[in-house]
Amino acid sequence: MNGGKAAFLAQRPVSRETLARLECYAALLEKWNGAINLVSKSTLAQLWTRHFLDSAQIFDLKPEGARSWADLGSGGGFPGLVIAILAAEAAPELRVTLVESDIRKATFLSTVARETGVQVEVRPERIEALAPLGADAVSARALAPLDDLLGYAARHLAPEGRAIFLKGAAHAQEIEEALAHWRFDVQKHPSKTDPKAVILSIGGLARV
Ligand SMILES: C[S@@+](CC[C@H](N)C(=O)[O-])C[C@H]1O[C@@H](n2cnc3c(N)ncnc32)[C@H](O)[C@@H]1O
Repeated sequence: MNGGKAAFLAQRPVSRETLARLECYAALLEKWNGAINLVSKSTLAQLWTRHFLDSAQIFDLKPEGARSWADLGSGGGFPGLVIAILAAEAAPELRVTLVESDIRKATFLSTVARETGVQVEVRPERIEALAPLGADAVSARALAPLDDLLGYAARHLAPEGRAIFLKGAAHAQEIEEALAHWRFDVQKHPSKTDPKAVILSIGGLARV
């Protein structure tokens, strides 16, 4: 299955070595997906655009100087495992932690990391129970409403860190609701994969 690889490469060129790692990841995901439903079957045909490109655009917003990154509720590895694969060459100083409480998915994440030769720490635990990670960047996709995500971010971000979240068409309302409990600065970036979606980069997070 090609899964939109040509479209991905047209928008986000990568080196030969990174491409080989993404191809290895894609093959493992297709193999495991029937058993543990890592991504919905309907999106597998656009794996490279719906999932790899969606995740790569998050890596491209890496805060300047970030050395640690925590992806929360990674599932099949989006965006965190793609971030780790891109960082292996583009930001080798970055330590990536993937938090995923489902043991089978966490096993998948560790398997891809091993097979692609990429360094990641997989934490098969609940985000709210895990000791604070103090990460320079925290990311999440399709995990929870923004108000809840900010609670997770507050637990795991370093004081000057930024949270980077993919959000859909309801993002403006989610920001409104979150402002009842949180103070923060937010930058909105258009998504390359969905005209209704945005990437929110949030800093200066504090409880109201
Ligand atoms: C809807 S999936 C999204 C997965 C991935 N981020 C993506 O966009 O494809 C949410 C994932 O978060 C995990 N998850 C949900 N709540 C969690 C929690 N409190 N702690 C750790 N993992 C959690 C679930 O097991 C699931 O794999």
